[in-house]
Amino acid sequence: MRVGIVGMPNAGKSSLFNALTRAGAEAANYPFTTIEPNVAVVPVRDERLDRVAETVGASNVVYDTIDFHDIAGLVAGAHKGEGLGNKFLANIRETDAIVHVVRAHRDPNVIHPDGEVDPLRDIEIIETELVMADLEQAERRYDRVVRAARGGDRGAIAEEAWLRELIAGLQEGRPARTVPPPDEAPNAQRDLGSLTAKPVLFVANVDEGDDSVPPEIAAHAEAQGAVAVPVSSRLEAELSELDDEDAAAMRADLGISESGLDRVVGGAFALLHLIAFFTAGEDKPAQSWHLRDGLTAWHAAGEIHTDIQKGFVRAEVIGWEALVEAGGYAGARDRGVLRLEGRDYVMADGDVLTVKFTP
Ligand SMILES: Nc1ncnc2c1ncn2[C@@H]1O[C@H](COP(=O)(O)OP(=O)(O)OP(=O)(O)O)[C@@H](O)[C@H]1O
Ligand SMILES: [Mg+2]
Repeated sequence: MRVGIVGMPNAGKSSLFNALTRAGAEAANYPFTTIEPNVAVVPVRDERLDRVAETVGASNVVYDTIDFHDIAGLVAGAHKGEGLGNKFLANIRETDAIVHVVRAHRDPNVIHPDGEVDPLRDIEIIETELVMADLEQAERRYDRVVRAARGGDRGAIAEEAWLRELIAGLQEGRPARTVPPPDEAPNAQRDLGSLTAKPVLFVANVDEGDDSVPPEIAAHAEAQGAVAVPVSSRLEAELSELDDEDAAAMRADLGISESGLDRVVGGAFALLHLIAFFTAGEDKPAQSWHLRDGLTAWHAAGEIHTDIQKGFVRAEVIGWEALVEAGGYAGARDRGVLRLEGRDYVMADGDVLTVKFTP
């Protein structure tokens, strides 16, 4: 899963990114060799996996990760190439979701590109840039699709009509997510890489010790069906340099309930309606994976490896708790709680999966 961090210049994106990077780097058992400088790979910790790993005698624990992409500040006109606009906008086209960092802190030592702190104006500038970038992209695509539609291609005809509706919506400033693609061209939105179709998590970058989202940001997020979380980017960057105990003590002193990073990771995660499943065996790595809610054992196999999906024969499935209670696979088999499922089995959150496949 990939998440792009966007926001105004100086909004606090890189501070947040640095905190996330260190959180990732701390999980030392990760075999990452080269990571691009602007990509933070952050493990999604899950205690259920720890319990499963212990139960089956796994060799180690490997959490699934989220990639956060730090993107330089967007300024008005970015879609026309102001600043380094186009390049950064292209970067976020590839992501699954967007974290929008909004300056809400009032530290006078930090320069605001527009002179004064005004979260709603800032949000609007960024949202306008994203909408304009989508509009240009949609218009370019439209010219191509029109030609295909003239040739009588049914998908292209449906896409052309959709693009016209989309373009009209974008021209009125409405995000692409409000114009869902037609059944005949279900991938049109994804193919277009619409920035404003991606789910958004607002991060209110608040003053140190502040633990709430300013009401105007909360209201804006709510009106979009989005979520907003309060984080002090600078504080998180500082805390990430301390060890866990010191960081917890400092949080307690400041009256901050939860790690801001957990809020961001958890919040980004919740955007995509994913469920977790696990694979684990004796002397093998225990791993967590994620899958869109409602997908099947066959899709889950594909997350693990395309070869495993191709050769799918059947799956052995058990809820993580049942496996822990039974003391392992042998116990689970004895109790009859290890189920055999076919490829159409709909995965449940917390399932432990073993795919039987022909290589
Ligand atoms: N909550 C905060 N309170 C006070 N200062 C902050 C806070 N968050 C970030 N800062 C400070 O604001 C400045 C800009 O932060 P940062 O570099 O993270 O912004 P940015 O969004 O990455 O900027 P750019 O768009 O230029 O890359 C830094 O000096 C940072 O320490
Ligand atoms: Mg930066």
